[in-house]
Amino acid sequence: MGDTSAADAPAARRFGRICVFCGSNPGNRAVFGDAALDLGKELVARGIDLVYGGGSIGLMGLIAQTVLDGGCSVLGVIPKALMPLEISGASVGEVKVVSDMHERKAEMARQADAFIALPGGYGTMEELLEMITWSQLGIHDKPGRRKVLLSKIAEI
Ligand SMILES: C/C(=C\CNc1ncnc2c1ncn2[C@@H]1O[C@H](COP(=O)(O)O)[C@@H](O)[C@H]1O)CO
Repeated sequence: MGDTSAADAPAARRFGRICVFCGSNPGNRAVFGDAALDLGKELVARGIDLVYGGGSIGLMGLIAQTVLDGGCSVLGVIPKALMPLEISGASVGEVKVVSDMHERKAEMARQADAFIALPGGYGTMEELLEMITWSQLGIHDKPGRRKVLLSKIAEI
């Protein structure tokens, strides 16, 4: 994955916007931040926009800033009550404020064509598992269920 910009993206895209779940902390190993940076650059290289939890901190902030800096659009979805906890300083990209955690996940799922989870804590695991179970129940048919790498997710 090299340095690329949205201008290099192919015209036909299978996924217009991907939802990324990841930690609200940076984690205790550089590899977690590296993964967020790499994924952000890969989305940009493919011209794929991002929907995420709306925070400016931790891995969430890192991937959002990378995608925005690369020229793709970033939509953050965050409950009002979490804004003081997860947005430090300026927000990244467009922020949609919702009323609660359930509405946040529903809106993220509505806006996304597929889901990816990066390393994270309990919140990331909860979000990922909910999307997997929604897929199992047929609430959505978006990719993510069979291509999810769970290893290392609980390490930070
Ligand atoms: C549905 C409710 C609580 C269940 N817990 C969570 N549900 C959804 N999202 C959550 C929950 N707890 C934290 N989060 C968010 O995950 C993101 C990453 O968190 P991590 O712990 O650093 O991995 C972060 O944006 C959290 O807000 C309430 O009724």
